[in-house]
Formats: sequence, C-alpha cells, structure tokens
Amino acid sequence: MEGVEASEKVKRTTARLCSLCNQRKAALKRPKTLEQICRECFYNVFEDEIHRVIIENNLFKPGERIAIGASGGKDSTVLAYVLSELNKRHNYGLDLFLLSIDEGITGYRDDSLETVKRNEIQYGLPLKIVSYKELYGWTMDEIVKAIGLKNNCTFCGVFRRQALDRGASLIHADKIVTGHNADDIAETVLLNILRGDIARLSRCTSITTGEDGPIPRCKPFKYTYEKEIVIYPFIFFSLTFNTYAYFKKLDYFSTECIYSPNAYRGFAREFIKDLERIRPRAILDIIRSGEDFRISTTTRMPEQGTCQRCGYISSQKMCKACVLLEGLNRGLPKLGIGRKKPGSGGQDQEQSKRLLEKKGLSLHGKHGNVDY
Ligand SMILES: Nc1ncnc2c1ncn2[C@@H]1O[C@H](COP(=O)(O)OP(=O)(O)OP(=O)(O)O)[C@@H](O)[C@H]1O
Repeated sequence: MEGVEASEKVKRTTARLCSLCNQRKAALKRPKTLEQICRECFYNVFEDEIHRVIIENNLFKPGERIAIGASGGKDSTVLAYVLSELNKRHNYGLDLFLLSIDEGITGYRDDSLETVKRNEIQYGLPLKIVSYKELYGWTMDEIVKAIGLKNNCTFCGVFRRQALDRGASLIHADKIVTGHNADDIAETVLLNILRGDIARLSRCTSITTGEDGPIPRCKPFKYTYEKEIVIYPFIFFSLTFNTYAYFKKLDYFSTECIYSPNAYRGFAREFIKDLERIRPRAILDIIRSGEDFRISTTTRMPEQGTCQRCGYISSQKMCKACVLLEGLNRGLPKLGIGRKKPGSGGQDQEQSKRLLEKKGLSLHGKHGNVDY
C-alpha cells in the first residue's frame, strides 16, 4: 500500500511543470523552498546560489591557490566539482587543488582516497595527499589500538585540522575550502550553545575563519542544504533522492568512518529535523541566530599564540596536537583528553554531556569536538 502511495506521489510531482521555467516537467521538490522544479533549473539555482555566496562574501581573489579539503565524501566531492565549474564559468582565476588527509584508517580512508584519485582525473585537479603517519608517526588504526574507540575522534579531529594546514602550506595554498554545509553549521551552533562554548560559538558561523592563523579557511556551502547535495538518510520530503550529486552522477564515497559508527551529531540533528517539519527554513534560521549572537566584551576569550614545540597556532603553551602526541609517545594516550579551559564550557559542557549521554546521544561531532 505504502509503495502504491509513494508511486502515486511521484507521478503527481513529476507531472507538474517546473515552477521556475514553467516549461519542463518538475523533477524534484527543493527542500529549502519546497518549490517543484526541473533538473536544469535545479542545477542553475544550486550553482548560482553558491556563486552568489562566493561573490558576496569575497571568498577568493584572482590568482589565489585554493586547496579543496577532499575526503572523497559527498560534500567535498560536490564542492570540488562545483568550484571547478564556477571557476571556469565565471573566470575566478583560481588555481584549484585537491588536498586529502590520509588518517590511516584501513577499510575506510584507503577506499575513499581511491575515489579522490579518480576525481583528480575526472575534474583535472592536481591532488596532494598527506598522511598522519608521515606527519605524526601514528596512523588512526594505531591510535585506536592505544586509546580504544571512546576518545579516538578527539585525536582525529585535532590532527586533521593541523594536517590540512600543513598540507596546504606544502602546496603553497592561499586558502583552504571545506565541504561543511548548512546542516553541519546549524548543528554546530546548537552544540556550542549546549556546551556554553562562547569562543567557538562566536566563530562557527563565519564563512571564513583562521584569518589570523597560517591559512584562512572558507565554507562555500555555508547556506547549502545537505539534502540538496546528496541523499539523506532521514527522508521526510518526497523525492529528496533527486539531489545534485545524484543527478550529476558524481563519483563519491559514502561509507561512515568505521571508528565512529554512531557519528551523527545525534541530539542537534534530530532536533533540527523536528524543527524542519514545522518550518523548512529552520536550518537557515539557526545559522542566522548564530550570526546574530553578540558576545559580551567582558567575556574572556582564549588568546592566540604559538605552540612552543611545533610553532603551530595555539592558545596554550603547547598546541593540542603536541599534547596528544606526547601522551601517545609516552604511552599515556589519555593525557590531553578533556577540555577545561576558562570560557570553553567546563562544567556546563560536562553537565550537557552527561545529560545527553543519559539519553543515549553524543555531544561529539563526526570527528571529535574540534571541528570549527
Ligand atoms: N580526510 C580528509 N581530507 C581532506 N579533507 C577532509 C578530510 N576529512 C574531512 N575533510 C574536509 O572537511 C569537511 C567536513 O568533513 P566531515 O567529515 O566532517 O563532513 P562530511 O559531511 O562527511 O564531508 P564529506 O562528505 O566531504 O566527507 C569535508 O567536506 C572536507 O572538505
């Protein structure tokens, strides 16, 4: 019965004319606006929105070398494709590169890197791969053996952040772009509110961050819905499978990391889904709320300095990567796990974490809690 209803729904939707061009048959309902539009108009609005975001926010300057953080996953694959198309179409004058970090996760990253290697040929973009093993002397497989499954995402998140910077500087990149999308950012706003993490809350909605660090980072998908990029597991809009990556038949890798099988940012994601049922714009509203937060001028923010050991930016004497690495090398892998700095959550974060864990949900992001 359900199947019959679904196919009726498909027939009803596809029989309608596109509400933008009024000529071709509608092929999907846009999750962002609920408009029924055709494939061609979808490509146009999807790409034009990203172009507008790039131009209005002055993300790039002609001649810049841009490292695209390429994991082989849906977001960064679509980002690489769209950015290379827009670069040609609008003459941005950018030198684009794919930059992949090999965390050393057998059965996951080795497979997704194969996808990136194919993307290198498909999009004609040079690829640079840097590995945790060469940078830190440890693979994630080895780290998980030492620390177990509980805190491994913290290592991975901290190391990846620095690895992207180091990789980008090896290819003399001026900027790094990542595939963080609107859903990721809205979730992060909520998580930072729950953690009481004022420092991260104040920067998590910025489209460009790290301008005071080694290499600025941009998120051109800041306003792009995940559901428009690729299939989404919690389908509640009809025809959400007709997304950009699907229509364009892009080659991406779609398996979850084997070390964080429950990697969804459970609570925030579910909450946002509930809100979206009432108001499809909820994701954009949350991002806007995050942007509009005013941080009191008396709030103590971490001061940016450099790590005494490796010279990387750090608000402490030693950067988090060096602290974690020291723990690993001394056989004390738990050294440096946990975070109790002033203004960074402390007790509030612990309380929210306990509360969520009681409900069987996790506060941690896909790759630890240091994603922005
Ligand atoms: N191993 C990696 N190498 C290079 N860039 C990475 C890597 N992992 C993540 N990134 C960058 O960080 C972004 C966010 O990654 P994350 O894994 O949190 O989200 P995701 O939604 O699974 O992204 P994707 O679909 O691109 O894998 C990615 O879109 C990509 O730009």
